[in-house]
Amino acid sequence: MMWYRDTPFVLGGTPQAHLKVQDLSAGYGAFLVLRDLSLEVRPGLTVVLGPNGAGKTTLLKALNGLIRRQGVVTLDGEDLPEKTDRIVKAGVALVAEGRQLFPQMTVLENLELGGWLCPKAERARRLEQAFVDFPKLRDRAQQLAGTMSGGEQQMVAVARAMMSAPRLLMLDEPSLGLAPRMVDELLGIARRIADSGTTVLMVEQNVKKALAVADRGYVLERGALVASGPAKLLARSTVVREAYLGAATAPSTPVSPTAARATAAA
Ligand SMILES: Nc1ncnc2c1ncn2[C@@H]1O[C@H](COP(=O)(O)OP(=O)(O)OP(=O)(O)O)[C@@H](O)[C@H]1O
Repeated sequence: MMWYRDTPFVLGGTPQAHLKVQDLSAGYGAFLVLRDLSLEVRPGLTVVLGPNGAGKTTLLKALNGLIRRQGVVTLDGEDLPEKTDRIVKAGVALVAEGRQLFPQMTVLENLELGGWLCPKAERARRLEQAFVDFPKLRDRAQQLAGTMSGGEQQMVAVARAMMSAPRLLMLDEPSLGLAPRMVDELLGIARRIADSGTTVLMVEQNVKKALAVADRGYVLERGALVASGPAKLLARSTVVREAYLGAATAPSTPVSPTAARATAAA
């Protein structure tokens, strides 16, 4: 049942967030993973694709203050703070790989933690909204988070992030390790959140499904962008079809990496 399609997300704030990243470099100690990376996350759903070790998680860590970064990052024209707590206060939420729930706490307690910054009455209102947006979680409110399935835990992690009413939500591989039906459900939720006004930046390895729900995409390889553009165009581009979608059956769009990059600004 595609329940998430019938329920509105109203937690996202307005106006819709727009993140600009210019010449971003970041890494671990002396090991630079990202070099002079520039990209834009506009209102809607932007996906960053790429193989293992490409630097996708490193990008999200750098944008969320979990590792140091160089370069210019602005959120709606204002410099994005460098420290995590200030980034959260600026309206950015991250669902990290591995979900990072508190397994010995109930679903309800995990969700409440997501709204810790807001007054009690507002927290109660957001909680009620979370149960409207994620009705499966209302039935499981008293279940220990650690006893839920992988997909359910991912849902709790997304719902918890939405409890902070973010303007920009970042998702690190939400489909990782999930069964195909759950992947569809989670990616559908990401799409729904974007449609409701929260800008979404999603990192994914599931290229085909991610491009099917995204508005725009970037392909990252060894710390550098190799292609970018509108999701529909990227999905048909030679670079994505050859490297990520296997031999093509449908006619390809002869988009060179450079041309695809140019279309990103369109
Ligand atoms: N804490 C760390 N210390 C040192 N090197 C790291 C650390 N975390 C990641 N790396 C290295 O940085 C590079 C990029 O890793 P990253 O996790 O960003 O890739 P990814 O694209 O997210 O891959 P995956 O899809 O496998 O998660 C890899 O070479 C990885 O080994």
